[in-house]
Amino acid sequence: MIDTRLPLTDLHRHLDGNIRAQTILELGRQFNLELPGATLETLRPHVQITKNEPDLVSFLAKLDWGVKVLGSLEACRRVAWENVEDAARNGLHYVELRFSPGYMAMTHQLPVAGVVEAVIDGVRQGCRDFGVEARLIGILSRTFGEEACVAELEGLLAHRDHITALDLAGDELGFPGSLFLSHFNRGRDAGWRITVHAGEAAGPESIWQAIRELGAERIGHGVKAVEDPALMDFLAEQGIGIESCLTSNIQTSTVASLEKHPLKRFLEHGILATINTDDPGVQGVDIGHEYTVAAPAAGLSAAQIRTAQENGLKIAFLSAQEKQALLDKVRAA
Ligand SMILES: O=c1[nH]cnc2c1ncn2[C@@H]1O[C@H](CO)[C@@H](O)[C@H]1O
Ligand SMILES: [Zn+2]
Repeated sequence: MIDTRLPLTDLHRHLDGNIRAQTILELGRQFNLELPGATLETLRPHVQITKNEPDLVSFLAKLDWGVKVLGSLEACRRVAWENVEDAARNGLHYVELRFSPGYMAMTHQLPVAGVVEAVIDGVRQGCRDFGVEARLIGILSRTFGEEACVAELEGLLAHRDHITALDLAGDELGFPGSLFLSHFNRGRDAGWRITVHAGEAAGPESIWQAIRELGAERIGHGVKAVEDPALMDFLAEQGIGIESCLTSNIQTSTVASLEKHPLKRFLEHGILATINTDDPGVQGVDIGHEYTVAAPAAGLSAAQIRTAQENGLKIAFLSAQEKQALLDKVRAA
């Protein structure tokens, strides 16, 4: 179901939602931290989804141990590098890795700009070692409020040339996008592309807000767009991409079952929707599973899955030349 003549991309992949359980164990030992489990088997239920969570916020708690063990900048560099290794192992040619430096820095009070630098370093080295192409998306974790997001933004701005885009993630219901207008104005002024988690926990108005007020060119999840026909038309007409994450939406109880997932309707409507993972380590899934198991279960035909794969290249935050180069590289391989 994956077309090997096309680049395989993952445009919505949280680096800090993809920290290996084994690495959590090792870092826990290294920094003398008490973990909720001392073996992979006993730790796993605390860092991985074992059954669907009742809502987004309960799901997000599963990411916490991954960042709690980041006791040094070297640890941040390590998990960034391992993320690129995972991407290569999963057959990805191009990934946009997103991360929330404030969230990663929080437990051990690491310098936020230092975390950004460590992630840039680890990903750059990983790309050299594993031959994967990557771009970085900086996340503002809305869950911690406006002020924390200013500090997070400033850490990202300190390395602005190595960051491609800005995102807003976390508790969408508790912290609406309207709180972050000034943050996104500054992000756009820095020349960054914009993608926003919207229409996952909140309704279609959150997607409109992300587009009109935050300047989103792409939307993370966007599942609630199906409730608003005018928005569906708008997304298609304006070429606003949707980063769908099928299994994630089930695990957060955003969508009741894969058969009810709106991705198929997005594609039928001509929206540039894509297939992505979200937090693969925490979810216990990889991109192959999303293409070969989740997408068919969501009712996508083989042709629609191919279209979604093509859309991944179309809406990637790359220049036209970079997209062509990526396509040529895959074709030549
Ligand atoms: O599916 C999701 N929806 C909303 N926010 C998310 C999701 N997955 C992770 N994060 C959030 O992204 C930041 C870490 O990269 C954290 O704020 C985490 O809560
Ligand atoms: Zn996400």
